[in-house]
This record gives sequence, structure tokens and C-alpha cells, in this order.
Amino acid sequence: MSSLCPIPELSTPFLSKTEPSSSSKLYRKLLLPRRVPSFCYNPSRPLKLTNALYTENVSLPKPPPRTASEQERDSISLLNERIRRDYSKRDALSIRPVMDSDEAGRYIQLVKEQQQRGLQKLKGDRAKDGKGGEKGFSYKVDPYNLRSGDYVVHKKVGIGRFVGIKFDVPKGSNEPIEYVFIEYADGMAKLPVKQAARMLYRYNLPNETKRPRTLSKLNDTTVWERRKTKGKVAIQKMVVDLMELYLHRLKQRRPPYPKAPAMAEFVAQFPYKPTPDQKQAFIDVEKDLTERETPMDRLICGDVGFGKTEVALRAIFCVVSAGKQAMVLAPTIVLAKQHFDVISERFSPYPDIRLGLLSRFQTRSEKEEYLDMIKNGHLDIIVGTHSLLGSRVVYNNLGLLVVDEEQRFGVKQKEKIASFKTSVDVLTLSATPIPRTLYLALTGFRDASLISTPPPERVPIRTHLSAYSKEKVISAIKYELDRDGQVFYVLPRIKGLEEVMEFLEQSFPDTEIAIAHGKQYSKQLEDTMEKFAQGEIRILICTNIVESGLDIQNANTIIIQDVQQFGLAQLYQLRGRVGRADKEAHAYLFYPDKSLLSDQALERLAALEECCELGQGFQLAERDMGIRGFGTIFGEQQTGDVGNVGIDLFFEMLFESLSKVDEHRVVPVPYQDVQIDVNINTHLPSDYINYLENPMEIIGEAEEAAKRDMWSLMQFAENLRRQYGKEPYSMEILLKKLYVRRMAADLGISRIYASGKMVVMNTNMSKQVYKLITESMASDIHRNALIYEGDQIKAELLLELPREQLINWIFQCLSELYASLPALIKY
Ligand SMILES: Nc1ncnc2c1ncn2[C@@H]1O[C@H](COP(=O)(O)OP(=O)(O)OP(=O)(O)O)[C@@H](O)[C@H]1O
Repeated sequence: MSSLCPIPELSTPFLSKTEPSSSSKLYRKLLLPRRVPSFCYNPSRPLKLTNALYTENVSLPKPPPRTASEQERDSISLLNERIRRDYSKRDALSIRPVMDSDEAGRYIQLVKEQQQRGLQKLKGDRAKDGKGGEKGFSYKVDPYNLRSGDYVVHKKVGIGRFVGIKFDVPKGSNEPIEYVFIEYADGMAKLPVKQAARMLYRYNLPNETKRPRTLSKLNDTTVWERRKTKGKVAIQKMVVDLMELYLHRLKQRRPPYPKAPAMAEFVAQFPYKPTPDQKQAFIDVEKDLTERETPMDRLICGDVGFGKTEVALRAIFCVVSAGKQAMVLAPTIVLAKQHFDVISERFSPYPDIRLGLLSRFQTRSEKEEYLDMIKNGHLDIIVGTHSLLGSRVVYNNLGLLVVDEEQRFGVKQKEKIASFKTSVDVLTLSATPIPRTLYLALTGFRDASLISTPPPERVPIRTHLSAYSKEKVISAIKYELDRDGQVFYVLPRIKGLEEVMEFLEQSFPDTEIAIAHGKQYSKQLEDTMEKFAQGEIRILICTNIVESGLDIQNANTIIIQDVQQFGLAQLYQLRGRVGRADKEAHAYLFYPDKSLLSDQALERLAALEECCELGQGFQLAERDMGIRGFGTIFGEQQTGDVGNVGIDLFFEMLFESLSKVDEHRVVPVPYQDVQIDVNINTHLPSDYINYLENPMEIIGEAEEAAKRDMWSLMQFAENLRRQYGKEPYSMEILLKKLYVRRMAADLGISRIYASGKMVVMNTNMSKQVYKLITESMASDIHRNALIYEGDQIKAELLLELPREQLINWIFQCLSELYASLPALIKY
């Protein structure tokens, strides 16, 4: 038997303890050659050291393989893995705890007030609406608008399939009333129509036919409840990430820009009268730059062609006038070229402002020259694609980054863009319109300016919906070519493009026609697009790759074949390709044959035809846009959670979560103030102590790591295991106690003690937070044992547990509570 050796405890003296036999295998590792120097965890450089350990991994003594049961019961590893997952996600978002709770409290209040103003405006809008009804999003369905087969969501029961509406006689009456019949996995439900209108949500967007994984069960709603909770927590996490990013950004500092004296002149050179939304956006951006001390991170959101560019140009002028550089980032070289041309033109009266376009079509030496000019500050405005984000591009004095269509960049590039946000001002332009409702609800979370009205002289696009006919295609194209315009011809698939090409080449033999689709080599595609932009190609036969981006004022006819295969939002975006100047534009929507379309599809298309007024189509597609807009604002968090609960409930939960952001806040307790009154007196086996070499130091470092934060503690435990193998039971309990204290501190629990079968945790946690946390707990065992009473969380156990088992129980219970922490604001 191992001899036992007392070690100074963390807070209580060690107790002699015999190791359980199951862990005796673990001691085999003690026979392995020892690593010299001994465990070298350096509390002042924990991250660096971990990396070093990672890379040195090969030279470490390998712990003996662990049995399945050892692995299974290793709750520390499970917790560590989860923490690592959560942290790496937060790391990618550059979220770091940066403020104390008072400071955070003030910011949260600020965000809350801004949001309240947004919601107030929304109410005002509704009043203006005159009907008192909701404009924009309305969550509930009108049962009479449902089609047999549509998926619906009942908040209490879950996802079912709508069958129909029929008269039936309710119990205890002989008057038949109308019922909505819904099929569930285990039977049919009927709901009086009035009730259905209150209780039902749609699962899909109007023209989507996504199938849910399963239908819910009428007689067992537990699965549905779980899904709903999962959805709620996921949404809550997104909101918190957004909030934390915002708080983080508000901490950054830079001196405000001086108001450029030449600005008035620059403004006067804009040839148009700005729309009211543009005016507001100009004011917003100017305030961000010249009045605020935090770098700007503003989104300019508006439909294609609504005049976002001028907002960016004025920001550039302000920054460049102060002697700083501005970078304009576009997702493709064609768009970069487009921006370059516009900027060159607008800045032509200012020859001192030097402008460059970095493109991969440049020769190596040209590129080198450009890079040198950027580095030496000889270029003031640099336009280009993601190549501008590369490490070879060294800026001299970068002040502003303008990003066009950020959602079209890759993950790595977005991360790079995010990293700029802490030091330079960033203006993001997005052509994904955000529904006003969503925008207002999000006010306070992200700075955005909405341009929702088109420039005045824009002429509505004339939309023509009909069955496909070659004659109609020819006459539409002929009309456009005769007025020297250009034509987009869009098909839903690559297959079929060639066939259209043949037909058009025969009909218009002297016209330059080309094909563009996403599977082409990028060089070929960009060449084609460039030629189309230059007017060399007159007809572009393409897939929906033209859906966003291109601004070709001379292309004013778009033909969309097999229109039934496109989503409403897609059609809306596609149609927006044309009508970007003051010429009347035409959109021809062709379906193959009426008999092949469902009534429903036809009705929806007809709605698109009727909504030809500018902005009206937008209203029609608003809900659909909501999801994209949401992605734009949130940086495309996975909206996979939509599938769990359906679209309408998702948005309802989102709005609820947004409006309750300050309620979901946990104020951590300083680690030193947390009292764990469960006396564990353990002795570590002497073999292990000998093996550790410097056990007292290691224990001290463990405590230091726990004091610092969860990440450090996790790293400490992982390093310990990597170096010395899985610890013996007594050390595991010791570590668990540290974890318990750390988790308690983060959860706002100041004291944990046991009194008979009762475990009591004193906490500052609010009831709402407690509810959110416990609802999302994975195991019923812990959840069912917990009760919230004022400032205490209590658990009644079945029997009084021995102290080590009690620590195990508390460790498990807190680990589960801790899993919800990412969904909470933690300052
Ligand atoms: N207030 C205005 N009145 C009339 N025309 C305007 C106005 N503002 C901008 N324009 C013109 O409208 C056209 C489209 O504007 P702009 O390119 O800025 O749109 P955008 O919102 O940036 O679109 P995209 O998403 O394609 O980049 C340009 O030719 C621009 O000069």
C-alpha cells in the first residue's frame, strides 16, 4: 500500500485516504521515466506554456491507456472539452471579458435604452399603420391561408401537418363549428379555428417546403419541450454574443476625427438630392467619426442601387482628409473595379488624394510597386478584394475599412475583418434589406443605418408573369437591344444554359452573348462579368450568381425562366438587378406551363407581379429577408436552430430574447469570496507526490489557475494530465473542489454548504436566469432536485452523502448549470 503523506491543503487539512482499487492501474505510469525538468506550469504565461506543451507533446511520457469505464466517469475531461468548445467559439468572435460589472451595467443600460427607443418607434409605426395590426412580422397564421400539407407549429404540442378545415359538432352542443385538423406523429388533432389563429405558427417561409425531421407527438410533448428549450438557449447565446461583442467594442478608444473643412465642398459635388434615409446615414456616419471616441462599426443597409456608396465616399473623404488611409474591400474583382471607377470619378476634383486598385490581374512588379506605395503612405484610398487582407499588405496609417457585402467573404476573411474592428473604423455596406421590425428590435445591439427608400427618379420595374413562349422572349430581348440596353437571362440550373445559348444565338446572330455560372473558373467568370459590365456582352445567360452585387445601369431587362423554382427573396433580388438608373426596366417571369404549377405557387408569383412598386416587393419578401438580414446583423450565426422550432416561433423567441437582454445577466462573485463549506481532507498517495516532484508548488498553481478563470483551470488540469497522466482519486476530488469554486464564482454563487440531505447555494442569480439555466439542464436528476428560493438555490438529496460523493454531486450539478453560461451576459 502506498504510504501517505500530508500536504498543506487549499483551505482545509488533508485527511488520510486509501486510493480506490480501480485507480491502482494509474500508478503504473509512475514507473515511467520522469520528465525533467518537472512540471513547469507558469501562471504568468499560461497560454504560451500550453502551446509549448502541445508542440512538445511527443517527448512526454505517455500515460497508460485508460479503460472505457475510467474514460466514462471522467467528468473533468467532459467539462474541459465543453469549455474548450465554448471558448474557441468566443475566441473566434474576439470576445474577451474586458470590463467590470458596474461598467458593464452602464453599457447594458445604454443598449437597453436605445433598444427601447427602437421598439417605441415600432409601436408608433403600428399606430400609423392605422389597423393596429402588426406590420412586418406577424407570427401567427391565418388558418384559412393554410394549404393541405403545410407544416404548422403549435406552441404547446409541436410540429404537425395541416390537413384541412371542417365543420364538426363540439361536445355538449349541437351547433357545428369550424375546426382546424392537424396531423401529428401519433394521431390527428382538431382545434377550433379561433383558437388555431392564436396558437398556430408557420414552420416554413411562404414558398419554402422544408420538411421537419419528425412530426411531434400529441401524447408526449417532452421531445417538443426539449427542442423548444434548446432553441431558446441557442437564440439566447446568439444575442449574448452580439451583446458582448458590442460591449467589447465600446471599450476601444481612438480620438474623434476633426470635421473636415473641405467636406461641405465635397458634399456639394454630389449631383443628386439625397433621400431622407441617405441624409440620416450621412449624419450617423459623421457622428461616429467626428464625435465618438470608439471606432465606428456601422452597417449601411439598403437595397441595391438605393445609394449606399455615397455614404461610404463621405466617410472616406473625412478620414483621408485627416491624413489617414482608407481601404475598400469588395467580394469580387468586378465589384472592386466598379468601386474603383466610382471613387475615381467622385474624387477627381482632388488630385492630391491618391487612389489604387490592387488586383490579381496585375503583374508581380506592378503589385510590388503598389504594396510599397501602401506601406509608404503614397496611396490614400486602396480598393481591392480579399487580397487586401493578406499579411503582405502593410498599411502606413489605416483609418477606415469599407467592406462591401461582408457576408460574401469566407470565414477566415471575416475573422480578419473582425480583427480590424478593434483598431480602425469599419463601415459595412449590405444590399440585404433588413426588415424594419428586425432592425428596430436590434437597435442598440449593432449600429446600423437603413436606406429603405429608393432615389426619387427611380422608375418601378415592370414585371410580366406568363407561361414560357419563345416569341415573348425574342420580343423582350429585341426591345431591350433596340434601345441599346443589355439583358440578363437567368435559369435555375447550369443544365439548360447551353440550350438557351443555342436558341439565342440563332435568334440574335450578330449579338455578343455569353454564359456565366458558379462552376466556371473564376478568371473566366470574372472576364465574362467584366465584359458584360463594359457593355461588350449584350446578353448574359446565367444562373442566380448574379443575384447580388453587379450594378450595370445599362442592363434593364431580366428574363427568368422556370420562375417557380426560385424562392421569393431570390426573385426579388434578381429582379433588383435591373432598373438601377432612370430607364424603365422589365422583368419577365416565365413558368413552363400553368398546369404544372400548384394554385399556391401561381398565387405567390402573381403577388410578385402585382408588387411592382418599389419597396412593395420588399414588403412581400420581408419575412424571407428577415432571415438574411438577421444573418447580416449577427454575422451569420447558424440559423440551423430555425429548423428545430420553425421560422415564426424562432423569430418570436428571438424578439423576446432581444427585449430581455438585461434580464439574462449573471454577475460573477470574486473567486476569493466563494465559500465551499464541504470539508474534504484528502491525502495524496506518496508515489504520486514523489512523481509530481514539487507538489506544493503544483497545488499552489492549481489554486492560482482557478482564481484566474475557468480557461486557466482547464489548461492546468489538461497540462497536469498530459504530463503526469490521470491523477489519483484524491487529486481528482481536490481538482473538483477547485472547479466547483470556480464555477460557483462564475455563476454568482457565493457560498455552498450542506445541512443534512440539503445542499444550499447562496446566490445573486435572478429568478429568470435560474429558470433559463435549469430549463436547459441536460439531466432531470439534477434539475428535479433543485428549488429556487429568494437568494438561495437548494437541493434535497435522497440521502446524506459522504463528503467526497457530495463534492462529486455538486461538481456534476454545477457543470450542468455552467453549460448555460454562454447564454448569459457575464459581467
Ligand atoms: N439621392 C439620389 N438620387 C438619385 N440618384 C442617386 C442618389 N443616390 C445615389 N444615386 C445614384 O444611384 C445609383 C446607385 O447608387 P449606389 O451605387 O450608391 O447604390 P448602392 O446602394 O451602393 O448599390 P449596390 O448595392 O449595388 O452597391 C448610382 O448611380 C448613384 O449615383
